[in-house]
Amino acid sequence: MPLILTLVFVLREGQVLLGLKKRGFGQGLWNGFGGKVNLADGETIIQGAVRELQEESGLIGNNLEKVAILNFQFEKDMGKYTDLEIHVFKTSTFEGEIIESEEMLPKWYNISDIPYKEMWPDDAIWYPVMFAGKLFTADIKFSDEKTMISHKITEVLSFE
Ligand SMILES: COc1nc(N)nc2c1ncn2[C@H]1C[C@H](O)[C@@H](COP(=O)(O)OP(=O)(O)OP(=O)(O)O)O1
Repeated sequence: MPLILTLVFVLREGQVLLGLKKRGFGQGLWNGFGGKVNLADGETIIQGAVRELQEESGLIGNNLEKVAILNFQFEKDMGKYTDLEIHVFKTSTFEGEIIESEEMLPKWYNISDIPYKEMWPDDAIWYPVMFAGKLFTADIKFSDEKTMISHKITEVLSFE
């Protein structure tokens, strides 16, 4: 069974809110906001996405839209992170004030100026597909935490 995670992107005119991960998996990299879904407690994926966004950025996201499911495999044994299923959402409607959390330092970036060199290597592959408004699944393999060895993106019509 893969580990189920979320990733949320908050958008405003021509910009996306990213967070610099301050601890844990992906430390030192810019990313969307998200984390593990508490399935054992009965939390749904969308509930997990809303909760993690608020915990990590201070924002309450409304009308989250699912844009992708990313399936990751690491050849190296990464413990619980070896097989990941990441549910990616976007929203342009949100409430609250942005805060720096223990886990993330938030910052708005122009979509034309995303800091891909300071992000997971897969991001440069699929962010443009997301920003083009497509829905998709992706199968991505890493040999270790730094080296992506294959990727395949498949557009879908919906996630029903
Ligand atoms: C491998 O490539 C990845 N690319 C991208 N863009 N994002 C990734 C990748 N692998 C994981 N992620 C995302 C998915 C989640 O949003 C976070 C990891 O979440 P974390 O392990 O920090 O989960 P939490 O529940 O917040 O962790 P704590 O137990 O520390 O609260 O990275």
